Amino acid sequence: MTNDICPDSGSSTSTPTDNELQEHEITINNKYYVKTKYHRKNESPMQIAEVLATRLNKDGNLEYYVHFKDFNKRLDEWVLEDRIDTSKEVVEMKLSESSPCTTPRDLTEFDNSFFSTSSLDESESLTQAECSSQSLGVLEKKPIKSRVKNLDAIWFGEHYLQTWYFSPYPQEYTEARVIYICEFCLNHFISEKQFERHCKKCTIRHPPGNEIYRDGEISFFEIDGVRQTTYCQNLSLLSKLFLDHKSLYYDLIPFMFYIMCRSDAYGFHIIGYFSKEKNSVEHNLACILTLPHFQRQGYGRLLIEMSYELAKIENKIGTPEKPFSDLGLLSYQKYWQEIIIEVLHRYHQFHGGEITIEEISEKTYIAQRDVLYTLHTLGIGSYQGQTAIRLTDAMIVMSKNKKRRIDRSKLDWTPPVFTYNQLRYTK
Ligand SMILES: CC(=O)SCCNC(=O)CCNC(=O)[C@H](O)C(C)(C)COP(=O)(O)OP(=O)(O)OC[C@H]1O[C@@H](n2cnc3c(N)ncnc32)[C@H](O)[C@@H]1OP(=O)(O)O
Repeated sequence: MTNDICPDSGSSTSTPTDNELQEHEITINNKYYVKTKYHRKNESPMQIAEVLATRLNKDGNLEYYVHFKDFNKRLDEWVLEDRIDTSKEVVEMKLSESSPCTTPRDLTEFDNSFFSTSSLDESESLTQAECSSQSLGVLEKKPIKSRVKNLDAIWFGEHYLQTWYFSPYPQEYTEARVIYICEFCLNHFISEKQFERHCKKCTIRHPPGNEIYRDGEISFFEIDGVRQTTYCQNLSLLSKLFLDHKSLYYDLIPFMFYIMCRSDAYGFHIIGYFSKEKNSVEHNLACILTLPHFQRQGYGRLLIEMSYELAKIENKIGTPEKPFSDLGLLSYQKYWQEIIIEVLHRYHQFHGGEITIEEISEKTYIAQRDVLYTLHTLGIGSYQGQTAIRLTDAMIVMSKNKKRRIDRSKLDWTPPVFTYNQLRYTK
């Protein structure tokens, strides 16, 4: 296995006793100034954070799991006491008094007020008893606190990936802190030995379901949440490690999954996927994920583009399901901007004159609300008494500068037809 960054897994951690805790003045649910690695340039590294849990690390030192105020939850971390300032009382400013810079970290570039990006409340997560993967498809939401990441990292094939969020893997797996996942069948294993034994036996080399697209090394497979239950359950557990919202992950029946893979001589390696509600009138995508080791390489854009290509074949103008995550919003914003600039530029070249929001929506299959939002982010304004947008050369270059594109001629897909109760599937 290759392992470029494989920090201490913390696998031999334990829960501190009350006596051990009493010696320290830091208490769970209280807020302190804690040193973060993620502060902005002109900001103090000491940021307000809430202590959510404690543990003893393998050296017997007490560690605290902290969530930094206004930071995305994926930046939560285990810290030693020396990063926590207990001498200073935490004073939280009311919103009106606070600095204008109140957006969560990692979402600093854009005004996010148009969409709600708030995560579902922690209470929407599941109890450990409910977490067996067998029961994922039929669970009802029940409240528990699951604000603390239950796995530190996963070995995914040959990649060591640090996790971002809680995912309801069964307790015996999360006790290990680091688990092993087969990148082809997505089954999970507690020990390296079990995993290696599995790899020798596992003959699966691509996701189950039909391959609906192939362009060079990139393929898409279509999978039905009803038919390929185990794979979809495993996919949901895996993706929850990097997705902090949406309860739909526990109910697979109403969804189709579109898995994007990169192929080599060994097989089809999953890059990411999006899910799509079978009978949604409004939504062309439910959830989207690029696995961390493939992020920022244009694959998220490719997934989004594929969701619109499917919508075009269905002849349905649609929108992705909200709320967005911060990264989801950034990715959609970039995609919409590129596509809309492209349309405006072409329209201006060939027709000149005016184009309505409705027309942009019809040409792009992007919902009118999303078109309007994007035009605002691009700086729609009043020019010589008319509502207009000024397309700069930089904007046009940006819209043409795509790393990857879907080649529609290579898409072999007809919209699936479902029976009324969506449990039976005919095509
Ligand atoms: C509807 C929903 O499901 S919302 C939930 C979205 N999913 C998640 O949040 C799960 C975790 N995140 C992810 O899986 C990924 O970050 C995704 C799917 C959102 C994006 O996937 P990626 O493969 O990284 O996207 P891609 O490389 O195509 O980037 C597209 C653009 O989004 C923006 N972007 C994406 N990630 C970032 C980032 N970390 N920081 C800043 N901008 C970013 C950039 O503008 C980028 O274009 P650029 O690289 O040319 O500047």
